[in-house]
Amino acid sequence: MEYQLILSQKALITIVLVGILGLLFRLYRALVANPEKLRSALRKQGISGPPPTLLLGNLLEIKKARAAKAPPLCCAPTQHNCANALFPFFEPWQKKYGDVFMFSLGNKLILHVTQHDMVREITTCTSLDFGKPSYQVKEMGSLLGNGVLTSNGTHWAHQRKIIAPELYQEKVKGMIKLIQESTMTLIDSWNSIIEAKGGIADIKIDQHLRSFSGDVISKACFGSNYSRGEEIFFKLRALQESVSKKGLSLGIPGMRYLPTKSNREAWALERDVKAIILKVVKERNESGYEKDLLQMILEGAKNSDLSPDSIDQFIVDNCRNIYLAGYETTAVAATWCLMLLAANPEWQERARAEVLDSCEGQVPDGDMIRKMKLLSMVINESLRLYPPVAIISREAFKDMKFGDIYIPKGANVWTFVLTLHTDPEGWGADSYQFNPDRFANGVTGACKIPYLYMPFGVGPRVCLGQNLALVELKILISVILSNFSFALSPTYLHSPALRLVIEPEHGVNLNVKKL
Ligand code: HEM
Repeated sequence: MEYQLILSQKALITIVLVGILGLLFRLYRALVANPEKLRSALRKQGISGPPPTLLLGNLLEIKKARAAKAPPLCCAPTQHNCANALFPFFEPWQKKYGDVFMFSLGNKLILHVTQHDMVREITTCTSLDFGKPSYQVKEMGSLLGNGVLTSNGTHWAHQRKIIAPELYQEKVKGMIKLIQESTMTLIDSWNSIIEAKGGIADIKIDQHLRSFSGDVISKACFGSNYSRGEEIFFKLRALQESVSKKGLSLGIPGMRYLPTKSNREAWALERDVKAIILKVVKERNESGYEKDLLQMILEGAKNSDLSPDSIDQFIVDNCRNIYLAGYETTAVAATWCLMLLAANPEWQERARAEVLDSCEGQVPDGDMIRKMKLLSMVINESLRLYPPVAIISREAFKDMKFGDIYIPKGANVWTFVLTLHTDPEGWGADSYQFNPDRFANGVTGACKIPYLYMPFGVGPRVCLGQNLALVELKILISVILSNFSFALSPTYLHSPALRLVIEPEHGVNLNVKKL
């Protein structure tokens, strides 16, 4: 009896030990072994990079470099060299290892590519086996679901086919009225602030611009139910903040499933968002047709071969995706553009003169914005120096070849937009300076290698909301120019920071005066 007990104790201990060893082995494979296999495949082709620090990858090195190099004021706002301040580690690595090098981030192996021909091949690659990195899909997907922004393969291709036509130029024309309304809401609120302050006010513009783009997306998506849309917008903003706070992922498998405080908060927000969207859909089914994005998504989904359950999920996920893709990017693009116009009074004057001439005191419509060439040049230049989306990233889901480099299955590829947008080889010696004149003859006139300009990405995953975003920016900036003059506030501290988008770390304060 005693003997049997000893045996079963031994068996128990053996089982526990085998279990622990198995877990450790899985952890080792997830954290170390797989990236090491990819590394050696790339190393054999002559591609090198900084050695990874065990488990944390280059994270510690990156943190050290950031702490050492990024002062709050990283460069003059008009001589933009923030690529180096945002990513102080890339410059020395690029100098040492060339235009194609590898590094690791936690358990992820990243191939960093700024070599021009290879960038072109990578960004225009149409293979469904080359998509959004799985780590991003997992991290973002757990919060945003499986919509067009966060999915891959045939599922993504199918969703894109349904949604893309709803954001074509013709459809965006139908949204101009609601963009004008949202613009006037912002103008009215600035007028009240200025009046209360006696003619000139120091306004922190970030939140106002977020409300503007959130308002546009809410109305574009949810039509007359847009107040529900605004509820969703606030919850998604909170959700996004909770993702941003996590910063660079340590790559520890399973972290996002742990019931930590931030994960629990995120799950609750996610449940709320889903419930609100489905409620609007239900009301819509009862009350009838509306001509908004939600309706188009609804019809697209109904006319597809999705099952009824998948239709609900499709609608919820894509509403959340469009919200996230559309509001923060546009708001931050408008923020940087106004900051640059405030820092360059001569350009502010030139753009204003054009607006006054083209619009003659009216809120611009589609025809008027098409005519405003200087305004387009200013927006293009602003998106060049401050592209909201900093990195185009992909993962090879099978072994692939770009240029003469074999990319092993599982490797992530990063193209760093800021480096391309400020490369003197394409843009000339003044590539870090704000000079909208370079766009006088379009992108091909501005850059010797035009495909380096990609604020909206390029290729099969190019931004679906590009037309809408540009119309929003043009209407908003032109109406602000025709109503106010503005300068950088003495409290403005220039410090671009990389969160989900490149945004001003301390916000943008402008001294705004009614014209
Ligand atoms: C200035 C504003 C914007 C900028 C700079 C921007 C930038 C981008 C970029 C760079 C991508 C491609 C990412 C990649 O290749 O991995 C993208 C994708 C996307 N954008 Fe935008 N975007 C903006 C506004 C919008 C708006 C207003 C909407 C929708 C209303 C939108 C919807 C999307 C969607 C759905 C995708 C995913 C496309 C796909 O994966 O097939 N974006 N955006």
